[in-house]
Amino acid sequence: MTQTPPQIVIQSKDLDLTFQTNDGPVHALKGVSLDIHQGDFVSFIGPSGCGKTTFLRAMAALEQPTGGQLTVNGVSPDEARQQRAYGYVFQAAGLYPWRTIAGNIRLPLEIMGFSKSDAVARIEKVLKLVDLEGFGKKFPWQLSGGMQQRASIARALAFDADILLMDEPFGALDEIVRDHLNEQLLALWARTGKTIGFVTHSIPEAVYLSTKIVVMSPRPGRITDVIDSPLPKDRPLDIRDSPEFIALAHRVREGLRAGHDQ
Ligand SMILES: Nc1ncnc2c1ncn2[C@@H]1O[C@H](COP(=O)(O)OP(=O)(O)OP(=O)(O)O)[C@@H](O)[C@H]1O
Repeated sequence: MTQTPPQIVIQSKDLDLTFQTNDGPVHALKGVSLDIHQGDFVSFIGPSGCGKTTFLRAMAALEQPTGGQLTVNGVSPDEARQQRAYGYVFQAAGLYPWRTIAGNIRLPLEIMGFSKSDAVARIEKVLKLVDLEGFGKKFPWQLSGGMQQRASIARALAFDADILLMDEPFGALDEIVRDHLNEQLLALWARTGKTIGFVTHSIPEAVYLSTKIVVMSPRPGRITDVIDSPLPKDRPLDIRDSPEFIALAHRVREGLRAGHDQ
């Protein structure tokens, strides 16, 4: 029996994005081509300024490419946003301090016009998904940093988009909390089958989480390596001690080094 390959959900072809600044043009992305398939967990890794955030923001229609093509579910990022194709998780949790956790998660649902009863059911469901059951009535300041970041993931999950775009969501957290959230995110991904785009500076995080690791390099921002992970989908944290994991981390490090030397 032949298996149909998973559908391409994000396709970038020869993408350019140049910012015009007072100091001249900044080539944040140059000739970036990449296919992301349904159910992929794709990490973007590279030194500061290599265009990771810009690429993710272009997918979410928050930046306008200056050349090439970018489609999400076969349509423009703008149309995909209108179709609620993706949820976006920012670097900082970005919760409104005057709203409860449930109130924060409700906000996009209110904007999108979900009924009150539907919103209540969705809030309960996503709080459970990120392990924050019973915390809906708390305010952000009553939660730890890791819990706040989970609440912001819950907010991005609330309207059940198939794609989750996450810009360095765990960068500000200590390593133990980060490990725990990495494990939870993998479990959530396995449970929901979502397609995830994930920006990180951490090699172990990229290798632990991803089915595909995209190594980028700056000036101009471009892709220097795309690594399809041979690791199984089921990954306990101690997989990080395995020879396969270490070899993969080594390849990513070499890719980053090569980008630096150019
Ligand atoms: N709005 C903007 N106007 C001008 N230049 C910008 C703008 N946004 C980003 N840039 C520039 O584009 C380049 C890519 O930035 P980007 O934030 O995408 O990199 P990054 O890889 O995500 O970096 P970091 O890891 O530090 O977040 C950088 O040189 C940055 O200074």
